Amino acid sequence: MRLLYYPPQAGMLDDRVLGIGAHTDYECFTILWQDEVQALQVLNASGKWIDAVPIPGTFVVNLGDQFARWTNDVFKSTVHRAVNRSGTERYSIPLFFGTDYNVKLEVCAVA
Ligand SMILES: O=C(O)CCC(=O)C(=O)O
Ligand SMILES: [Fe+2]
Repeated sequence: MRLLYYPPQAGMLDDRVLGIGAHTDYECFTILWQDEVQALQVLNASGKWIDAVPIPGTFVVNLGDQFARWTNDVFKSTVHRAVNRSGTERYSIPLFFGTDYNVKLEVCAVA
């Protein structure tokens, strides 16, 4: 689990100024709580950044690299980033779920 704080970004804002850069999570999946401040974006299949608009009382679930590996990329890990252009503070709490780090990851056999 991480407790993340994104200060308001001052000055010139452009695509090089990010709270957290584009990445996939490397565990199996992540449950993310975010406050009401919009910042999280998800890359869709067309290569476009889509806002993951905060919905009160809900969590975001991101699939991670372990899940993608187990399913041979049938389910892909979500490329995401956080850009806080709101002018106010933002908090989020991701909780990461995965195997122990010494577990060998292989594609699951399909019946
Ligand atoms: O703060 C967010 O919305 C995303 C955080 C995140 O992607 C991470 O910690 O891996
Ligand atoms: Fe992440």
